[in-house]
Amino acid sequence: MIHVDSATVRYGDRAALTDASLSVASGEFLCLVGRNGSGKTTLLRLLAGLLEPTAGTVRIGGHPAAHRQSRAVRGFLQAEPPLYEYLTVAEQLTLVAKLYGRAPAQVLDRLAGTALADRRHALVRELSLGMRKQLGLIAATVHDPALILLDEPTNALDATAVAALREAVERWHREGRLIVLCTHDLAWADGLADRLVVLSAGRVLHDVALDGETATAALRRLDPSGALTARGEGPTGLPTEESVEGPTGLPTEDKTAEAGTP
Ligand SMILES: Nc1ncnc2c1ncn2[C@@H]1O[C@H](COP(=O)(O)OP(=O)(O)OP(=O)(O)O)[C@@H](O)[C@H]1O
Repeated sequence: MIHVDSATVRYGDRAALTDASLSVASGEFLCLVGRNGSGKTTLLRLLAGLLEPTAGTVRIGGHPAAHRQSRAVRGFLQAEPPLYEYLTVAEQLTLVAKLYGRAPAQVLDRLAGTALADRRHALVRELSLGMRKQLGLIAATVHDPALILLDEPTNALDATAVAALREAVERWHREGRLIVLCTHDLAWADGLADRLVVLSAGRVLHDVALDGETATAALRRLDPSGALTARGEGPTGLPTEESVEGPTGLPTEDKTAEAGTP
């Protein structure tokens, strides 16, 4: 369903993604990991059709990623969901439901059990980040897409919301939807993911089928020092790929890619 062929994205003279190739079939659950700035969101934005590659191609179900038909089969939960600040929760979901030809009442039913259950009439601008994420997720999946892209979905969610999200993701996986999850919280996807892709400085460094191994175990095997994901670092002062100098285990070519050298 996903075919990324030698995709490169440049911002000015900086390469955010370099010559990335990836094919993912319907029903697969792929975890995308890498340090801050390694290109995960850039890759997701390419898959979401929000960004055109500087070189190479990105196709979803045989169509260019920005094509209408690609949009119809895809849902994208962004790290900070774009929402209309001055609409209420109910108005926001009604609008999205109508855009996708769904019955608003059925979409509003999805608020049950979330932190938004009794906040239907609150303005989006009055919601907490965790609430916005939950609203963003409902909005992104209103049309029950066959491809679901999740950028740091657990970030800012409380334990109840994380458990509910895990249940939803398990159900989507059982239903055969293709899921691409970008996360710094890999253990959360253990037992679900069947493929792991590690990005380093904009390059696909590892792309492995998990074959029953957990994503966490595979990552420890591929990257025992934790250098590729900065595992073991505290939540503050997490180094980015740009800020890292010296013997971190990053291959030399990654550093040149980060500097914008092909
Ligand atoms: N709009 C932009 N303009 C210029 N540079 C950008 C832009 N967006 C991303 N970049 C750069 O592209 C590189 C990859 O960024 P990206 O957001 O894809 O990384 P990431 O792996 O998602 O990071 P994080 O884990 O921090 O979310 C970084 O060097 C970043 O500074």
